[in-house]
Amino acid sequence: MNALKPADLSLWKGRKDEKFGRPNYWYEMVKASSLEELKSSANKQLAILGYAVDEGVKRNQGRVGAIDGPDAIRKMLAILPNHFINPTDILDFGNVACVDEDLDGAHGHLSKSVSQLLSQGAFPILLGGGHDIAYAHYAGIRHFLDGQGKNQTIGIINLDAHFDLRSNKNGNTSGTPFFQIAHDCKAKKQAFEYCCLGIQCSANTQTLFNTADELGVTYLENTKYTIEHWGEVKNCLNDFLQKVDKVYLTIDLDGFSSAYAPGVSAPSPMGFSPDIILKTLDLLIESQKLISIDLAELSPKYDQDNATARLAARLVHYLVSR
Ligand SMILES: N=CN[C@@H](CCC(=O)O)C(=O)O
Ligand SMILES: [Mn+2]
Ligand SMILES: [Mn+2]
Repeated sequence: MNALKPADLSLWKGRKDEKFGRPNYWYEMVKASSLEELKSSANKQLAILGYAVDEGVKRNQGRVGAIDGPDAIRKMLAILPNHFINPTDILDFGNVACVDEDLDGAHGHLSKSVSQLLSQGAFPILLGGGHDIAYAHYAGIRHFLDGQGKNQTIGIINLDAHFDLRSNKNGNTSGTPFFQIAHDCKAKKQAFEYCCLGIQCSANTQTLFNTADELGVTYLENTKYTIEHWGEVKNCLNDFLQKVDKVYLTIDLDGFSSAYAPGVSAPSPMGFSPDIILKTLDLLIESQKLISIDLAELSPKYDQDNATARLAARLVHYLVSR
């Protein structure tokens, strides 16, 4: 089996409405592409790349199922209305797979792909897959920026119930990505700028809180990451944004309340709600520092009426429609 499976355009289908000059729905705009044929374009290029891997979740003793996440999100994106006025290329690059349980190999493919997408001026939208996607995604952005020769600082903004700062001394998993990034930053003498919003006291051990403190992580707990506390959230985000040149945004769907996102490995009854996320996205878009995004941990077999997949798709729609 190849580690990079080409786009399956049969996932992109929907209603057939009367045409009025531009595409009515996303499915009408999506083109299959490959890294080899990607060229810089005058049009805005949105690059969808799936990470159909739940080996990291399995290793982290979680409930597997995230392997089917990317295609479930594509199906829900396909049926959303198009509001672009200017021509936009939505390119689907298919899915990275994990062959023979080689998680590091899958990460290598993903990193290389991200770096190539960025070097052609595309905006990557990655669909997971376990949250170990974050390690590979960050590495791809880092590689691209290092290649530009400027010493640019990447700020990681993770919307999540979990720090995912577990030690990887027993191997890399979906619980270790930001620990791994911190380690790499230290080795390369680069700043580790990590902001985690939605952290739950009931979902992280004291060891994880200690690790976060030792690494200088900026975080807000779920009790503070609410629309009622927007003033504090905004200050926290603005302070963080000031320190960084580019922002890599990663959304772990298990950070949402399970009322909104039941289809994940580790559901959160006390998670955040979409209103605070939309405010956060508005602020990040305004900053003009967003370089790449991903959504992780969708596990369709635990979803209800595709609620979590629909939420993921609508977040992407919200982001790129602005
Ligand atoms: N990526 C998820 N990480 C969580 C999972 C927690 C759980 O499975 O309950 C973590 O390791 O803390
Ligand atoms: Mn999580
Ligand atoms: Mn996570």
